[in-house]
Amino acid sequence: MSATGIPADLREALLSAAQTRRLLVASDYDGCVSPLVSRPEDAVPDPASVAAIEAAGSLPETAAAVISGRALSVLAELSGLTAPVTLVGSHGSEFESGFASEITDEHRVLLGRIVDELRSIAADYPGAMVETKPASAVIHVRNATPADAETALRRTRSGPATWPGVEVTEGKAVVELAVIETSKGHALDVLRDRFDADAVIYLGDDVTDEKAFAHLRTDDGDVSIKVGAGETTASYRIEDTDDVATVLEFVTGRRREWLADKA
Ligand SMILES: O=P(O)(O)OC[C@H]1O[C@H](O[C@H]2O[C@H](CO)[C@@H](O)[C@H](O)[C@H]2O)[C@H](O)[C@@H](O)[C@@H]1O
Repeated sequence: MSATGIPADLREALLSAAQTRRLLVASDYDGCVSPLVSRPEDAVPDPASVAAIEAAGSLPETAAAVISGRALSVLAELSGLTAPVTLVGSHGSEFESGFASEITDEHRVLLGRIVDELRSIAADYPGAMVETKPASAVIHVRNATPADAETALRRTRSGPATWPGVEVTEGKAVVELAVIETSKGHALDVLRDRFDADAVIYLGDDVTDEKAFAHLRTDDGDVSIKVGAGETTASYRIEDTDDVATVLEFVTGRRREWLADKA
């Protein structure tokens, strides 16, 4: 999609948001800034999206953020993004200043049990693997056969996912088990307040992004954009990570022009 190919209704919403006093531009990482790939450690960002996010974050009265399910340290390393762009990891619970809620010894013990159990499940299915994070663990089945993937996820859902204190997040060829509550919606609220944003634009492709969409005030100028297929409460939909770059470039460009005209 070229800039001129952005659907008229989305274009209008983006133009309006780009012309607000203080704007927050935020996006999910995997499936939005970075195309989905087989191995999580290979998820490199689209350079056009990175450039647009960095440019947005450098404009006056404009903030930019990436809110990801990744551990914050991994998100920083993979994306290469630094200040003025704000990074939030662990599905909205891990800020640069620390976790939104305390991780106790009890949480750590539970996380250890989860990791052991997920590794034991993954070991039975070639291609399945476990990703560990500070407050959660993820079983990945993208590289398992479809039958193995289904069985591994079923065992996860009926096993450790049911343990007391475990928070379950479904994702793309993954199930994630956390020991604290996570919410990208909460993260957006924090960033909106911190920056005193008048409008927020958020792009996301996964189930976890629905919590972010739910916190947007779309009747009041916020813009929620679902990337790719799947049920969503977002107001607009685009197809893929190329479209994400197009939207980010469009918003940044129009905002830059508007700020220059206003000066
Ligand atoms: O919130 P996000 O930034 O979208 O992170 C969600 C999860 O992304 C990663 O997994 C997904 O991307 C992988 C790489 O493309 C892919 O192999 C996997 O199947 C996807 O589910 C990441 O590994 C998870 O930790 C994130 O929670």
